[in-house]
Amino acid sequence: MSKPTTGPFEKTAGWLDWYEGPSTPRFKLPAGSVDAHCHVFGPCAEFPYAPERKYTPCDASKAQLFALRDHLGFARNVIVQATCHGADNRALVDALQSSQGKARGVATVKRSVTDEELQALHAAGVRGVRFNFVKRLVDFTPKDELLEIAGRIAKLGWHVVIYFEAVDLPELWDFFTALPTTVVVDHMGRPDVSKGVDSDEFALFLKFMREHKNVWSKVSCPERLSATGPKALDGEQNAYRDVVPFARRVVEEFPDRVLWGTDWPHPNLKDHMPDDGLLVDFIPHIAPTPQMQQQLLVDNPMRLYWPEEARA
Ligand SMILES: O=C(O)/C=C(\CC(=O)C(=O)O)C(=O)O
Repeated sequence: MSKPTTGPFEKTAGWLDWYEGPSTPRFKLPAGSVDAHCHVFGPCAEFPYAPERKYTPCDASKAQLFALRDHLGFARNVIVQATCHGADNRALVDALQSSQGKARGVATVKRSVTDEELQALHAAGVRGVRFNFVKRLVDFTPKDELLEIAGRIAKLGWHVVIYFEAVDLPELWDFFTALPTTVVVDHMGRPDVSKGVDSDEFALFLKFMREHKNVWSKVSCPERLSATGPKALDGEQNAYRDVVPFARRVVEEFPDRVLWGTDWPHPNLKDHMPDDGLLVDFIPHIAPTPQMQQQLLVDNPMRLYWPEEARA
């Protein structure tokens, strides 16, 4: 059944709704695992989508996110502000405040944000800001504005999450390497997997991580990156095989700087909506040992988002 969007909003034509009734993963997540990349959308009758948004999704509420967390076996979430809410972080903050300490957040802020507003976001559980360079998702923000924001949030101990596509890395390199915080890259900088894991493009991404020890990567979103599948549907245990060598390379070389997330509710997928249970079954293909799984799913996200609780 098609899921609603509420209020005066109409979903973007062709919008794919998140998968109803995901399977129970076969892979048993380590105790305390964190889904370190997911979103909430609305509900837009309560938290309207931003006028400047580039897409209008179906609603995906905090209650639905927390139900998925429990079903899949995660202990905690990191909720990332989605561009459909612009720099209005109310839906994110509401979800964080309802999570009983089980969620932390990554917000979007403008240069005009006040110190009091940053403090309030911190109190709610925000620990980072996201700078998005994917042109279909956001309008351009001048780099000096972003650097100013980065300098201010650095003082709070926050980090910067960056989202960009692989072809844009050379042009963004100087800006990224000037950031004064820990920097977390979404979805491995969106490699074009059809170019192969030994391409110059992916080599540049590995060099970026190798030469800058403050750079981390989410090894998430195979469903977005895959060109040849197979899709995480119908019990498929070997989904998105073409993405495995990329994510595995990053996990093996930088085991203490990787994070994983479902990306629920999977905004803007065009081809299919994955079964989130089968996405969890993708994890042991990219992090094959219990030690790597523990780092990817527990130790690393805890160090970044709940440092006060993290193991020494
Ligand atoms: O969910 C993601 O990470 C990816 C997105 C959406 C997005 O980033 C956003 O709306 O903020 C995408 O590629 O469309």
